[in-house]
Amino acid sequence: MLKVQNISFSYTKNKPVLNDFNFTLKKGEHLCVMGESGCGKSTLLKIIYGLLDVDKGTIFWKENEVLGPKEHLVPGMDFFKYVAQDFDLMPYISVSENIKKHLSRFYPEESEKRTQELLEVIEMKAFKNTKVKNLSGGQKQRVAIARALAKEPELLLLDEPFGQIDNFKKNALRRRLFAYLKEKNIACIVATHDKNDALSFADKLLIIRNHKILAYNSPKEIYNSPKEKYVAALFDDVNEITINGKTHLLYPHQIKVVEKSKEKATITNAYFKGSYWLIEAEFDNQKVFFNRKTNLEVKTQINLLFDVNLSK
Ligand SMILES: Nc1ncnc2c1ncn2[C@@H]1O[C@H](COP(=O)(O)OP(=O)(O)OP(=O)(O)O)[C@@H](O)[C@H]1O
Repeated sequence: MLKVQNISFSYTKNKPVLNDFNFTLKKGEHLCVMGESGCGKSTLLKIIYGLLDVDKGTIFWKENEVLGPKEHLVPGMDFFKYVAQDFDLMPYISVSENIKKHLSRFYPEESEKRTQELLEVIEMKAFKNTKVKNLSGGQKQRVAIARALAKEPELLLLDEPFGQIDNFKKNALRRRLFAYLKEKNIACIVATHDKNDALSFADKLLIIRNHKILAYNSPKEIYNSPKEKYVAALFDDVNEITINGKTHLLYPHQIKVVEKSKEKATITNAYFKGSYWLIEAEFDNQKVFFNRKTNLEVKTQINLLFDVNLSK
């Protein structure tokens, strides 16, 4: 459905931001774009929406070519919706009115029903008559998502969609929103720093590094076989450690404290994480991080077991 072919883009000459990007997205499919700050996630979303002119390459949605502002006077494609980081809502009208602005005036009943449905998705029923200027940043973000969904788009582009929303609300909203998109078969591309957006909800992940696509695969495949530390570090406090002359990438849950082993380590720090502790230790002049149910005192000597079978 979406076909991104050989896309290259730069804001200034000879300084590429995206170099030769190729990928596809099917109807209803959900893609997460990840990578370090400044790698070009937002830029990619803007290009797909048609806000920027590419240097090279083409983008098609079905048989329609996505054109940039040079060739398309009103920027943005009709069948896409884009929620930017600086969502521009109308501050002096209510939450409901902001959503309704994007629905047909000719079918008031249908429009009211749809507004109610979307207020439920974003858990903002209680604020339906509140003026947007009186909302918090996170609440505005949720209204911006509902507004983008008002006229069911075929593809929704979300830039850090839950960045301003607290954890409690975020988890519930995520489950509700992504289930809603699947139910309506709306394709979605999310630019995010948050592994929780990616691991549980994306069909595919696309990881950008040094202006290129470094990985493009299912979340499970990318998480379990990260090509390099950069990729694994997007998900957890990954360890890159040399054991018997061989370097391994290991997530903290792949290192265990055991009664006996040849791998001796000394505890150097411990961080309370709620349901577990993240323990820092020194092993063979290297820093290692692992998870443990209970705390360990600094300077304690321990024996470690590295579950290298799980890593490459
Ligand atoms: N309008 C612009 N003009 C020139 N350079 C820009 C412009 N917008 C972004 N850039 C640069 O392009 C690169 C990619 O920026 P982009 O905002 O796409 O990154 P990002 O991955 O979304 O970052 P973040 O995760 O911090 O939001 C950065 O180096 C940024 O400084």
